[in-house]
Amino acid sequence: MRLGLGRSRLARLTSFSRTNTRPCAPQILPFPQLGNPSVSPRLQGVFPSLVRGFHVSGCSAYAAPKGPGDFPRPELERRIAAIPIERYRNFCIVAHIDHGKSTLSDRLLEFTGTISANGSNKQILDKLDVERERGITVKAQTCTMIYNHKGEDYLLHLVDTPGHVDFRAEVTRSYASCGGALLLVDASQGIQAQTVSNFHLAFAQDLALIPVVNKIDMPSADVPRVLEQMETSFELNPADAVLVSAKTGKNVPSILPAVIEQIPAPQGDTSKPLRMMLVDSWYDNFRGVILLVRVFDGQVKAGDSLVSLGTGNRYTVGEVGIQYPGPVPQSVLRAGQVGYMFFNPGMKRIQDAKLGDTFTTVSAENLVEPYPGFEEPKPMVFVGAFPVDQSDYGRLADSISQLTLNDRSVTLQKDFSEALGSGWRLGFLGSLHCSVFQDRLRQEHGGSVIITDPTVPTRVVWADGTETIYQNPAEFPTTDDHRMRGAAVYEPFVKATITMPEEYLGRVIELCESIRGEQKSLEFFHTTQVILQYDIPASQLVDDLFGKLKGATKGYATLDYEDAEWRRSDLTKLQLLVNKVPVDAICRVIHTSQAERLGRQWVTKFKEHVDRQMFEVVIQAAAGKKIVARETLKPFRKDVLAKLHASDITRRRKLLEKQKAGRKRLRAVGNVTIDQSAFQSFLAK
Ligand SMILES: Nc1nc2c(ncn2[C@@H]2O[C@H](COP(=O)(O)OP(=O)(O)OP(=O)(O)O)[C@@H](O)[C@H]2O)c(=O)[nH]1
Repeated sequence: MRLGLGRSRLARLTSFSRTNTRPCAPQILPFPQLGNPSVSPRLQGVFPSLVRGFHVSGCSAYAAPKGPGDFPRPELERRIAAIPIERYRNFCIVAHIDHGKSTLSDRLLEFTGTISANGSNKQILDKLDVERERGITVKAQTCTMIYNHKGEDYLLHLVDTPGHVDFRAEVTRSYASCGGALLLVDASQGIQAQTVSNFHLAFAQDLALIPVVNKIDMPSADVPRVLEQMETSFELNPADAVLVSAKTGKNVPSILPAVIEQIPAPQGDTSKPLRMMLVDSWYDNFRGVILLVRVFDGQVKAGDSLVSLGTGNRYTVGEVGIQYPGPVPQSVLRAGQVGYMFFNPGMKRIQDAKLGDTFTTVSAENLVEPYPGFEEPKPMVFVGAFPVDQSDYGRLADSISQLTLNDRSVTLQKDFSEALGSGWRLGFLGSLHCSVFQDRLRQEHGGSVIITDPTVPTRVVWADGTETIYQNPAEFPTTDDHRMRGAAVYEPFVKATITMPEEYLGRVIELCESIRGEQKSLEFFHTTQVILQYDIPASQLVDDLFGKLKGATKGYATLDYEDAEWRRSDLTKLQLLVNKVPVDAICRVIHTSQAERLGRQWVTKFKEHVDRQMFEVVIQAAAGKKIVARETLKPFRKDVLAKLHASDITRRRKLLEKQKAGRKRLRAVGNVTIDQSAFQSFLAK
């Protein structure tokens, strides 16, 4: 079903629809992993986290999954080969976070016999450990299914997309390989912020949309209200909607006939030269980079010589295959299909796999037009990461590079702090992306890593018209710096879309105004639901705006955002000083109006975590030359060693050894020695 939208609505919608390819997140290793013989090859393919190590042996190690309706590999290939492109359907699910995309995907895989329905395969497409723990999708997943409709086989390709705003790039890329989407809305919650923005992304890409109302089994489900919302907000006809419960499976089978009838088949010509787009990629320790590709024209098989039109690099295809739902090798991928491939020898660096890049055969290099490609995701949030004990630097370096290997959207730079020693400055696409990465780092390193508060970049346009973008607040010049004369300072803003029940409107407006938000629009969705648009400083967004919104609305608010613009702003660098010496790890570029409040918070909190010294310690917060807050730590009165008798050698030695171990963890700031745990506790939320 195509949308027939009026001119004014179209104008309003397209104003939303700027393609924002932000994040791609920690990625999965979707290959079956060998090494745990007690786990069946099927489960190894589906749950990589069940087993240690990576896929090591030949492709024959992973057979086609065994389940109801499963076929041995030659049979699967034969059935796929017999399906013409007119009977392909590539689709995804567009929804707000938690509205049930992954659950519905599982049901569809069960229904088509791609996986068994015995309850052991829950959340097949959420494969990343962190996704299971947090119950959210971070990385888009794909799966091919075969569905027999009215006696004919159809090749369906389902992409499960993340709902969270940080992972918008995943969503956009998924849409590029699809002809249509299921617009899924939770019957008890109705349309939420990400339903709106994901709808606009899908609409901008001209996807055919099938309205699906999920969770109709819930006592709080209000189906008529959701249908009315879909009609008023998106002009989707309630008569086209499919009402389902992904949890119980009720009515899920009606979705696939709708997919076949309403979503167009992909266009493509197998006889033309190969034209193939890179949609996603991830790193496998043994294969090198694995590519997820959408073949537009031609076909590709193992042994073909390919060229990347983006980088000019040439490769020989090692294997092609489909995700079913684990990787199943195929002898060929044809126009219209989405599948994986890797090269032999493998592509070594994930940076060489440019998402949106066009590949063709070497012989057709000059015949094929490249696709425009996707926008490079740009980091929005930065943190510093330092080992508590500098002797751990090597170990931490290894695991950071391992994590970034599979997540091209994390930017990485070496950093040095006088207070914290050597470490890194990491850039992320949003706060969730940042916290997912932090969790993974902490899981591996426990308490031995210090992570500084998230910050956003700042831009300075100097008097001579040149500009500098500062990602590290420690490098930002203070207001009394002579270079700042005649300079203009800018901070990034985001366009935030917030939905909430009307009763919380007052509180949400109050919150947005208090963080320098500027209201752009206010719209009533339905008699009780409100959608608000605010331009908000990005620094406030990373300062847990979502948490604050949830607090103000008893958890009912939803938030989505996209980059807006740089705005000129009255910013200052707030620094913590210990006995007049700046602690470079504790420094932020903030709006001048916040300096005093934050300064007071800092000095009070830092005082709690610093041990007393033999002399007085003065803790101050300074904005430029101005001291905005101060606390004093009184000196020790007693010398603990003085109590010991001179002959008490063992006790003395013990004390000295303890002191020596402690010293390893101490950093000197001026004449004051501060235990690393003080920074850690201070920086902990
Ligand atoms: N009662 C009920 N619960 C459901 C239904 N569908 C999904 N859920 C539950 O809703 C929660 C979220 O489901 P998911 O499938 O993880 O949602 P999602 O949209 O994939 O979430 P993200 O991946 O984070 O975007 C889970 O606890 C599901 O069990 C349903 O039809 N009825």
